[in-house]
Amino acid sequence: MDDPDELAPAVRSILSGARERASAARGADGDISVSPRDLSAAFERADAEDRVPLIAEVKPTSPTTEGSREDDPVALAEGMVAGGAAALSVLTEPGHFGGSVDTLERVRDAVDVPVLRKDFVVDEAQLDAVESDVVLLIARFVGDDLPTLLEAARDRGFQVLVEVHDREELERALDAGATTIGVNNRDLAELVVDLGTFESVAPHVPDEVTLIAESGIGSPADVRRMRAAGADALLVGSAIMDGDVAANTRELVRTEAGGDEATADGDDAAAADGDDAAAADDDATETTETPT
Ligand SMILES: O=C(O)c1ccccc1NCC(=O)[C@H](O)[C@H](O)COP(=O)(O)O
Repeated sequence: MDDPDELAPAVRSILSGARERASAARGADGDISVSPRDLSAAFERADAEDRVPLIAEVKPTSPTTEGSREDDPVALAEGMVAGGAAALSVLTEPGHFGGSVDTLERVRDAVDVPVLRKDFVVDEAQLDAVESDVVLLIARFVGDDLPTLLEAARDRGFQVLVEVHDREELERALDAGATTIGVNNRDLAELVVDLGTFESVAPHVPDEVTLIAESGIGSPADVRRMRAAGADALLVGSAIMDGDVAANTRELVRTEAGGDEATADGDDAAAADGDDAAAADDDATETTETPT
């Protein structure tokens, strides 16, 4: 891993919590074995149905969010699927994102789309905490252990999303044999998002890799921008969690759909409507927006 001083304090705290959970998990019962729902097939199905392939994230809170969303995560997840999400991401990090393995289990039981476990896995023992269809490995955090952890996850049946932030991490992900790669637009030092990050890394990703744009995607215009830069799919949390999750998801997945309601102008009008709906919803729930 790079110099930890280059990480935001919240990220250092997330990592130290992950290491504590890893050490508590070591020595527990045997390896988990997963029969995963196929993520690529879910993306292909979405494409075939004129839905932008989108992973909607159940993200109750985060270091860049004020307040937290207290609604039942299962109801939120079902709303995202109703809105057209091809897959879901569920935080299981408890200390900074309000996640839990119990939430992931409940969500996965309730929906039939693939579910990504969003956590900060730094040790093989963490892989056995809960079944999911996909696990996340963040290249920056696992360093030289990436090939070993990738293999350990695949041995258990997981599909693996390897997350990178720059070209050096991309090369390491490719060398390790990653076939699904996410480029995260949120930098880990300041936690600010810049969609230009994806645009700078994407041209160097081989065509055969499934490429996902992560973080900071909040509007149909952002969706179009990431798709134009080569995203096969998108991962969206905050913008969907802020307000009516089904409507927010629908607005983003319909960005490329044909017909009157989904022209570029139509989408932007819908976005404005969605903002109004979200604002109304915010009055009723304790949800606040992310600054980034
Ligand atoms: O979201 C955060 O505040 C955050 C802070 C520190 C480390 C990671 C963080 N987010 C993890 C993610 O990857 C996002 O939850 C995910 O990509 C969705 O991002 P967004 O659509 O911007 O909520």
